Amino acid sequence: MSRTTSNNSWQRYLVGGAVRDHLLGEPVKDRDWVITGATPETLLALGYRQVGADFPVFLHPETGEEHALARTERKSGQGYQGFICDFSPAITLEQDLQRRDLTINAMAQTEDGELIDPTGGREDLERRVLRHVSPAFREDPLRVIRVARFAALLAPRGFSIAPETQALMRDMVDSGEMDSLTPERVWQDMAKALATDQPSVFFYTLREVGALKILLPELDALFGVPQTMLYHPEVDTGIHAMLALDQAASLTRRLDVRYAVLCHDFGKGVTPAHVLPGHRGHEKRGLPLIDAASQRLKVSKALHRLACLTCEWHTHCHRLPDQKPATVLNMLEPFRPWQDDTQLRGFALACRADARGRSGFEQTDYPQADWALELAATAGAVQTQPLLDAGYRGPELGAAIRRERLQAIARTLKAIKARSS
Ligand SMILES: Nc1ncnc2c1ncn2[C@@H]1O[C@H](COP(=O)(O)OP(=O)(O)OP(=O)(O)O)[C@@H](O)[C@H]1O
Repeated sequence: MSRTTSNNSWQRYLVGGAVRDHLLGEPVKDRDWVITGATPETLLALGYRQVGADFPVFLHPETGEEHALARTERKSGQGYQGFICDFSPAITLEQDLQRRDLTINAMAQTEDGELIDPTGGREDLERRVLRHVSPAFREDPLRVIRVARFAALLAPRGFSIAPETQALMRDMVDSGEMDSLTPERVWQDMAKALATDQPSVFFYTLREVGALKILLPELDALFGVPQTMLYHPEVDTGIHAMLALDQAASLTRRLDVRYAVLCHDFGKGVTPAHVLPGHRGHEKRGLPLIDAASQRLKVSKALHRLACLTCEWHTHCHRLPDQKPATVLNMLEPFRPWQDDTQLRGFALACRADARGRSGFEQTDYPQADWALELAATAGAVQTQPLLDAGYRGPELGAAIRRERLQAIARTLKAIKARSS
């Protein structure tokens, strides 16, 4: 079968994730193409639009799909910086495929469906193996994170990392390569990993190769830290964090909730010895650690905020309805305006994931989530107008509203207790 797909002088091939996902029987999200035998001028003359300065990537004039000129890469410096790329029309498809990370990502397909697989990607797909393409793998430290991400993505299908790839990843970490990664690149892949069905595999993989203590030391510090057996039969705080994260993944696709669950127990990594294994005060101790991690990874303000609120208030939510009305109001205040309960629902989901992320509690009922919403609705129903009509103004008005809300919360807590006894 001919490999010529576009015209006599240049050819285009479907590459990477689209070929992999098609062979896996998965829906194909984006289609990326590689073009051989062309110059930027050829493509611009055909109406393609160039994007990106570093690598010549072009958007197809009709489909908008990304087309990249075939390229080779040679590394000339430390970390991700210092790549010298060659885009000459003489670069072959096979040369382009050789610079890719994993064999399962280094396959191409002609437009008439012929598979081009010089590195054995199809066989590795069948064997469920994530294997690096060549020793050049070590030139880009991001590949350590990418492999961990693919390990998480494909774990439900039984994929695992080839021992030689894992050894190479460990070697890259030991040589200090991870330090040169920019936060944007780390977070981009971490967010994609958090979106998988089993995100714990990503973090366990990073831990196994020594990268977790560099990328997310706040999480790494939880492993080996004991907690109370009565509430946590799994005992190890790091294992609990991973169980809770996978529970979050089974409850919701919301990235903010998954990130909040990932961070909710960071404070347990710095519990003073005399408080172990109870971790009293971990809720407050976790906040500066979440600040540090979120700033380092440059996560959005919205994600950071829900993570902090979950860290600070999750144990109070667990203890509902046995809480003082003032504590409940303090917990609910940051989630105002209560008319929009998106944030509060996110918090409630995170708390549910935390409660279920314990050995033997995976199916546990968590009525506290509904109670938190019910309590916010009652507090939010307090009307200001009658208080204004009664003559309250200024600080007195604020105090009167608070009093009414506390009374409403007290009544609701009583009703919840009566219902659930
Ligand atoms: N850092 C890298 N090192 C080597 N090859 C890479 C790297 N990043 C991307 N690639 C190659 O480019 C292709 C497209 O990358 P991309 O990040 O879009 O992932 P993908 O395989 O399409 O998966 P996804 O479905 O998650 O987007 C990959 O399949 C791989 O062949």
